[in-house]
Amino acid sequence: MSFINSNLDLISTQMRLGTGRLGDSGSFPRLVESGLLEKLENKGFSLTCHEVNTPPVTESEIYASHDHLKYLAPIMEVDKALEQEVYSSLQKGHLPFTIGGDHALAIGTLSGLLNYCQENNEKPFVVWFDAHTDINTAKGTLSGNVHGIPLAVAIGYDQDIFPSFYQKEQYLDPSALHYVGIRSVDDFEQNVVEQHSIPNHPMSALKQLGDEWPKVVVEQIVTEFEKSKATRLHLSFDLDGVDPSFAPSVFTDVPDGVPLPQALEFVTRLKEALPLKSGDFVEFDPGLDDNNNTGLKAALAVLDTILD
Ligand SMILES: NC(=[NH2+])NCCC[C@H](N)C(=O)O
Repeated sequence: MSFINSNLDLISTQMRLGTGRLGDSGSFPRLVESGLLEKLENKGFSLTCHEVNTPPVTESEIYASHDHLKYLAPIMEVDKALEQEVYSSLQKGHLPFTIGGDHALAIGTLSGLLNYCQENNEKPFVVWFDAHTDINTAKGTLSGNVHGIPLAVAIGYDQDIFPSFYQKEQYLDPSALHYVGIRSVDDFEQNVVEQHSIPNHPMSALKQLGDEWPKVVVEQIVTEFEKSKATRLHLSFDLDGVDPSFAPSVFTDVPDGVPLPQALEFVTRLKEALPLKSGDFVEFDPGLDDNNNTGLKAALAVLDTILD
């Protein structure tokens, strides 16, 4: 409890349209069934739950709203609602935390955060823990899956497609963004990351640093946070950043990831260094879990550490 606002707004969406799949991920109900809410209440959080439903969609709508981005209109509808939830939670001085669903939800959550910051003369710093950089654009993406584009939208690309997000063209400063755990980057994305010099600790760099990496990376994040004159930390935690042996239940798993204990140590150190003001937890799909519920256990451990 010591590093976090006790007024917690738990926002949930089960949307997985961003992965190109229909239907709900069932993630939030599975976490609730496993005692998530009781656990948070026992820690002393004053908890409010806000659910954003995915509109009914059929397969025939896949390219109805864009010729390459899949299910764009319903995703935007969900993101617009998430934007509002995050914004109004921040207005109340609460901690908004969004549980997905896939990473396309970050289009809405980051825009809620940026709109709030713009109005209140604040500046966000985003830590993106993930196997993927998620910085494709509508033209750059090979898959057409919207969960691969949220950061491009947040730094100002594709505004013709997302005109109603990001009031007054207030975008995320690429130097106030830090990747951790990356190991799957498309060529197009590599160019964007280089062009904007986005701070990055990919998996290869973590391995080079060895067991000390959580400490070293957090120190660097703190330096960048201060240098960029940021005022609030947002953590976007994609479960696929964790190695699939600990977290098999994700949509786009990539081998050779961050061992779960190191991921938890990183989160703990990050929160000790900088107060967490908002966040997302994404890409957990219980339907893909093994018989031992390995992924569910990892998801609960991550949430227990972030929300502590
Ligand atoms: N949030 C995620 N799991 N993103 C995976 C993205 C994979 C790939 N780069 C794409 O754009 O399709």
